[in-house]
Amino acid sequence: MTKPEILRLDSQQADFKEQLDKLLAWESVSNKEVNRTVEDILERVKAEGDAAVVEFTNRFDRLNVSSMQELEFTQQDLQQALDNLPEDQHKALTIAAQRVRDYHERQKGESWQYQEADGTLLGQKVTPMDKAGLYVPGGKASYPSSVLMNAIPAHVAGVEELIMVVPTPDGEVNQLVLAAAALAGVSRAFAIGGAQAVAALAYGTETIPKVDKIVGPGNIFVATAKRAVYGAVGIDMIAGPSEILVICDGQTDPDWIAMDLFSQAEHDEDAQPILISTDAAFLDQVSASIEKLLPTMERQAIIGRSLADRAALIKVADLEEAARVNNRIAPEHLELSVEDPQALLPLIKHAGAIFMGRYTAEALGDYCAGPNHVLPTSGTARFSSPLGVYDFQKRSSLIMFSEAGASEMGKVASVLARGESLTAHARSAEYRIKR
Ligand SMILES: NC(=O)c1ccc[n+]([C@@H]2O[C@H](COP(=O)([O-])OP(=O)(O)OC[C@H]3O[C@@H](n4cnc5c(N)ncnc54)[C@H](O)[C@@H]3O)[C@@H](O)[C@H]2O)c1
Ligand SMILES: N[C@H](CO)Cc1c[nH]c[nH+]1
Ligand SMILES: [Zn+2]
Repeated sequence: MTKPEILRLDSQQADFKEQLDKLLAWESVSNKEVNRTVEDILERVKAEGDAAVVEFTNRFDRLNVSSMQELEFTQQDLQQALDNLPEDQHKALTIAAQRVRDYHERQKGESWQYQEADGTLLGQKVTPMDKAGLYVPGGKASYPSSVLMNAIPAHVAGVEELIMVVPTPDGEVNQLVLAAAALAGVSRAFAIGGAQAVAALAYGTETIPKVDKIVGPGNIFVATAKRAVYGAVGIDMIAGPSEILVICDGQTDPDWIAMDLFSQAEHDEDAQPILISTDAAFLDQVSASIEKLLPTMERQAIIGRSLADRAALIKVADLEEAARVNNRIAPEHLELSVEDPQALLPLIKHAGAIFMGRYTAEALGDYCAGPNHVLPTSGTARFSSPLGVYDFQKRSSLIMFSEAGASEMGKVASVLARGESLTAHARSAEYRIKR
């Protein structure tokens, strides 16, 4: 392919803010057509159930099945895949799963209670959701790692039923995905994807159970569908096309940085790789590395499109300004490829995951560092967090008044209730005031 023209920006240029806003706009990937397609799929699945899921799966994943039953994997399929895995893959999967479990065990929220002097008890009870829907992407690549990242925190939280969906375009089933599902204790797994899978989990069909919450990453159709079904079902976040922002002081090998940018660009034409540096000559060096390395990449067509349409190389005055630009972007992944990442860290406010130091390739976080790789995209790291055990747990408040406490607080509630003209509230509280 021809060399991609990558957008070059300088924070000193007059229209820098406008150019940056344009680069980051969600609309640039989720256009009206995507929204219309997704709306249509959601409506059809809601109304027609299995039949619509089968029809869309045949159309978008190029299958030829006649019933939902043909699209369900059995527990035997999953276990067999795990049993037959080549030794190196079995070992890598097990190490990754253990590290992800160790990290997530630390996130477990616990119930608590405390008692006031008059015997009144207050607290919080933590309970897992009953059923979680796990979206595992599978359109342009296979994601066994996403099976672990979705299922392990759900398991740690204590969710009983894990319903996994994963598309199998052209009927190609990835054995590592099935093996990961067995290892992580998935309850049921279906070979469906896209907006139709999200709709099936959100509304339920004859075969697919309606879940309490849908989690997991996906392309723009998946992310748009999750956003649209929110309310009928819970969702974790918008975890759409991958993003990487690298802040570099110009001292890292430019080939390393080029490959780090490629690592996220190769997910999707819609993926967004951005490099910020204080050194204009370094941006040129990375540009040269990109030109040199791109022809060697298996997925150069996808990487090339992502670089041409969604990437930028940005020159800033200093690292403080780099941090400010990062906070405006709020990327999914941030690499601090600088001499002293700890010194820069206090200035970083928004990023899904922060990879610190020249040796910390973002790719390690994708597989086996331990923290979750399901992360907020499109600037939603301003208010969303990585997928975690907390996504599968919810909290109920506990309130148990003693006789004395009910009397004291009854007086307070009575005044406030009468201030709101809610007489039944006031009288309900007043009955319990000691005379
Ligand atoms: N943010 C995160 O945490 C994170 C993690 C891993 C992957 N990702 C992202 O997940 C995405 C995976 O994408 P993918 O495509 O490989 O798999 P996917 O499973 O997300 O999407 C494939 C499905 O999209 C649907 N689809 C494709 N083209 C369509 C069309 N024209 N109309 C209607 N539906 C259509 C099909 O149903 C297909 O089954 C990538 O964007 C990747 O960057 C994000
Ligand atoms: N980088 C992806 C999250 O955006 C996760 C992933 C899985 N496999 C490879 N990468
Ligand atoms: Zn990745």
